[in-house]
Amino acid sequence: MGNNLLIIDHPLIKRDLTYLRDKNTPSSTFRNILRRLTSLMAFEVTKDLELLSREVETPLEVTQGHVLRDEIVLVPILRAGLGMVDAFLDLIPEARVGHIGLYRDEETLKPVDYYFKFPKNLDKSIIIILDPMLATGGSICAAVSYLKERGASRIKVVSLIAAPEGITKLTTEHPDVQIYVAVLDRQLNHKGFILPGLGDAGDRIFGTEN
Ligand SMILES: O=P(O)(O)OC[C@H]1O[C@H](OP(=O)(O)OP(=O)(O)O)[C@H](O)[C@@H]1O
Ligand SMILES: O=c1cc[nH]c(=O)[nH]1
Ligand SMILES: [Mg+2]
Repeated sequence: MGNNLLIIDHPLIKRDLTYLRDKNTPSSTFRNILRRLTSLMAFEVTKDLELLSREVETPLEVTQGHVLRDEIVLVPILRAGLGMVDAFLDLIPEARVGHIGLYRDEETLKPVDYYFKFPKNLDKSIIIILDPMLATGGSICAAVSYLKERGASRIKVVSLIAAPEGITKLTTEHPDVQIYVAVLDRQLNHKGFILPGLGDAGDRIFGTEN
């Protein structure tokens, strides 16, 4: 696997992933844990953000402080990526949020797009794509291509669970993208679901499973 893939290894992340995998975890708990786990990942994902110096006046004297140099645009892939947005906004409240609506066709497993809404100046921003599942990689690759067509060049992808097939596709098609995952799972099943995985992330978050 390329060196633009970082598997974030942390005991609290491993503990939280176990709750998310558990089929008996209800949606209310699933959402809270997804948010907490995303916060743990966000700390690592934002580690290389550049700073600008800014003077700040404490009650005692003037000293050097910092502001973030670059604008940040969070891009959740609907629906499941929505479950990761608030954790990033807690840490980067000044970030703007673009949305990409995609779902996988159940037969072909190809992504079908239905919604796009973005802030301006993608070319000057650091883009952080959020989607808990990187399975075949079709959805995230489509999102990256779409963003690049609109000028984005500095792109990070944050997923909880990735399949080897999806990582291979993403690193081959977009070797410049930095990828952060909590775990690399074993394989996809014949329906394109990650094994062992956690099931359909959107359904688990929003309670829409049959
Ligand atoms: O890597 P891929 O093979 O493209 O699969 C991953 C995609 O599948 C899920 O979305 P889904 O299609 O279930 O849509 P939903 O979030 O609306 O349920 C998931 O949230 C990813 O977007
Ligand atoms: O296992 C999977 C694969 C794709 N999308 C999901 O939500 N889960
Ligand atoms: Mg789904």
